[in-house]
Amino acid sequence: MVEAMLGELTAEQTTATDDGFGLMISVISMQLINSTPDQSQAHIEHALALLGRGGSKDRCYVFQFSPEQNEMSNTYEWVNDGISPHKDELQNIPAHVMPYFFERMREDGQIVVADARKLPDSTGGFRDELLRENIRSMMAVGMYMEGKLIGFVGCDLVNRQTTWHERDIRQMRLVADMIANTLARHHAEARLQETEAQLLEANAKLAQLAREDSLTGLINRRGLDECLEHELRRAVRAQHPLTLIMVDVDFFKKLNDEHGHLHGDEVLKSVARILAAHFKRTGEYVARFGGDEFMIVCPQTELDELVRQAKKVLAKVRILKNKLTTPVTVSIGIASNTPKSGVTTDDVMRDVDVAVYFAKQCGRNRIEVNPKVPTAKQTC
Ligand SMILES: Nc1nc2c(ncn2[C@@H]2O[C@H](COP(=O)(O)OP(=O)(O)OP(=O)(O)O)[C@@H](O)[C@H]2O)c(=O)[nH]1
Repeated sequence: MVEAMLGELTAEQTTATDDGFGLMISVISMQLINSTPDQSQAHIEHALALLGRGGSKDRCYVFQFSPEQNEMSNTYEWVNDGISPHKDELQNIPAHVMPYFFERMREDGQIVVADARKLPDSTGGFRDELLRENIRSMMAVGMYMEGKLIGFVGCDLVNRQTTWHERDIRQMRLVADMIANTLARHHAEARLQETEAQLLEANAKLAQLAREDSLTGLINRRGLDECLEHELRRAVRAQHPLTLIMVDVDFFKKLNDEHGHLHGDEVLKSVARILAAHFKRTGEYVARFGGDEFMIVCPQTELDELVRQAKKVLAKVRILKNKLTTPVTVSIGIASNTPKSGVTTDDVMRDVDVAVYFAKQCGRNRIEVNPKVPTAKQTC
């Protein structure tokens, strides 16, 4: 509606009368205030087009400075019919090419040129650039974000000149402020999104660290509890078997006492690596249960296959390369069941604990699978 009214005004009326200019500002501000980052290109270019057509200009543009203010790039441009665009070639222009322009913009926040041919020699590269582009008259006013100069909005007249009035500069400043606010808002939104993404990443990392054993890199007891709970519920629902394997290093206290805690740590890391290499099917979890005990959760894998893998682990641990004269050994308990509704994680843990207990009782360095009678004396 407002834009339709604006369309009925002549170019002259748009900027030469307060009503015309007011209409134009309403259209520009409505679009810019509501623009999302992906609409900003189109909306800023539209604002430049209204500004340019309204004032019968040849070219209107936005330049943005680099954060250090030592370069500028043409980021948005509108050109009138028959006028060549320059945006693509005006990228990353270093300050030292046009020291006069950068200095005036920083000091005064605006540059107004009525006739480029009359600029003094001291304007150097700036004057040369205007003449190269056949720009006779130009005007630019600074854009600010939190008090800092971030660029400028400007316009050119090609091969013709004008006398700029205070009113022209005021109008240009108003548009520059609106574009600067839009850019500032999008900048703030982008920063917020970046911070949110960093926060999410940090939280994910923290959650991972909270579930990770720092010595071995395996899932820790907390992580094990979570995944066991999850797998138990799934096994009950689907009525498929759930197997737990517990691996306990034999005489680990003695190993620590005789060879030192650090060497003990190295042995734990080696055992962890062996377990991770043998139980890596989808859905299998290897965890450090605590101290010298490890637990593996295996939903659905065939028991025979798991026993085969456990035997390989026994053999691999025995030939661990370490400085001990006596080999390291582990005892392994396996408990495999299709859990009924009401079975708890404590129940399944108890079963595997019994299995490893029997493995220890029967001489260590061995595997016990589903020992039948936990309370009765086990025959090895
Ligand atoms: N090096 C090292 N030792 C640990 C760590 N956590 C627990 N331990 C030690 O592991 C040892 C476990 O000893 P026990 O539970 O008596 O078991 P064991 O000596 O292996 O005896 P069996 O299990 O009966 O063969 C204890 O001496 C703990 O101090 C660790 O992170 N690093």
